[in-house]
Amino acid sequence: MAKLTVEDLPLSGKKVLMRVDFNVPISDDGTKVEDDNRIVAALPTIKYVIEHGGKAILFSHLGRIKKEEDKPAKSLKAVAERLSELLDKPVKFVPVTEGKELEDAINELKDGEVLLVQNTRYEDVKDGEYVKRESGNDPELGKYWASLGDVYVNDAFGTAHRKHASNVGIATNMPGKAAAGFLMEKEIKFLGDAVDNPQRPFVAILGGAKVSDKIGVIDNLLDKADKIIIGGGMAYTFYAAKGIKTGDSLVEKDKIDVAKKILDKAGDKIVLPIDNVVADKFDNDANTKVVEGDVDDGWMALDIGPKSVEEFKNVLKDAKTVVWNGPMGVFEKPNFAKGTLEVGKFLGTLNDATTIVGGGDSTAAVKQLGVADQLTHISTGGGASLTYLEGKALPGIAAISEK
Ligand SMILES: Nc1ncnc2c1ncn2[C@@H]1O[C@H](COP(=O)(O)OP(=O)(O)OP(=O)(O)O)[C@@H](O)[C@H]1O
Ligand SMILES: O=C(O)[C@H](O)COP(=O)(O)O
Ligand SMILES: [Mg+2]
Repeated sequence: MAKLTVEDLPLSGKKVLMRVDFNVPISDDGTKVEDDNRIVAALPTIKYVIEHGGKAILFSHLGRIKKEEDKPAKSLKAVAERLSELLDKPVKFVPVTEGKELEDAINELKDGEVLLVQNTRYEDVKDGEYVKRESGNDPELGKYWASLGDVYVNDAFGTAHRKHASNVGIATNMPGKAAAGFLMEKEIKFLGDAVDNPQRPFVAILGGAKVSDKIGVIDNLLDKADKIIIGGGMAYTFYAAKGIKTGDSLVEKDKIDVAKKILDKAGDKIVLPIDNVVADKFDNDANTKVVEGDVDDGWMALDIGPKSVEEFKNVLKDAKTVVWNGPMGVFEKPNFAKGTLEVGKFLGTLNDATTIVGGGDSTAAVKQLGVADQLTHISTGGGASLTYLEGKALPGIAAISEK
């Protein structure tokens, strides 16, 4: 990278603002970190900063905040506790994102200490109104946060496809002092090597639940990948586009037209599930059955079925490069984890292929299911990897100062 890196910055005695991506899977009540991969991945840069005498002031988002009531379960407090265990030293936590309490906490920091600031997306809701100060990159917010430190390190690869105040906003307000961290460097190098000139056949697997976010990616991927497998929650908007019944499955109605256009352009490049495990409620203990095609009213597809698994394996068996984002089903519930497990296990057997899995939940899935070790690279970025794959600039990286 021709970008400034953390090794180029003066750190000793400095207030080092750091953007990390601690958007980790967390329990519904917000008290337990379910997967710490993204925290572990940021440790080398955090350690480097504190070992060189910097005061590490960490910023991250967690989940999405659209109303006041979303806040308590999306506090970063539990993340601070996990980080403290991993660093084996105290991590201070300040439960606000602006004002005197935050400023005092920063001013009290000693060299080599670590402070985690509350979820940056608390700024998205003020006095009950959805104002999107963080997610909308409010210029005043980026300027304010930048004023709190001496230098800035962005190690949040998973957030690099976003143009938010805590990544792009702070960086643009600290010209010449905004550097990339080690994780950012490592991810870009790895993805660049694997996908700029991919070994073919190149197969992308897309699943998960962020349909409206990621469906646009597929259009661009059609020009890059040889096949695109679509499973998980992403599949059923495509079912709707094909006139297949979807029952109560996850469907983004206002994206059905987009899905239709993609299918028209795709020819036989896109591979959809043939059968699904359907349930009568969103619950591990729901009644379930496997059905081909149509999903009747009163039922929802929560995993791909055995025929889909076979079909997907058939497409994957000759692949030389595979990039996977988004689980094939609701893997957090054991009765709907099989599709994700089978696809993951099969990727592990592809010894001649480069296999990359990206994303907060996808990474948690392959780790939980015990297949992570057989894959070539576990990326912290889901949406970020996909955007990179599309060949688009990542705003979080573009904003980092040039050397
Ligand atoms: N059929 C389905 N119906 C509803 N939800 C689903 C279905 N299949 C998968 N999911 C959900 O998708 C979620 C993960 O999707 P997501 O797009 O967030 O992936 P990710 O790997 O975390 O990527 P990113 O890092 O971009 O968030 C999981 O919580 C999973 O339960
Ligand atoms: O998990 C991710 O992809 C990143 O942390 C970004 O989160 P977002 O999709 O809520 O912006
Ligand atoms: Mg996710």
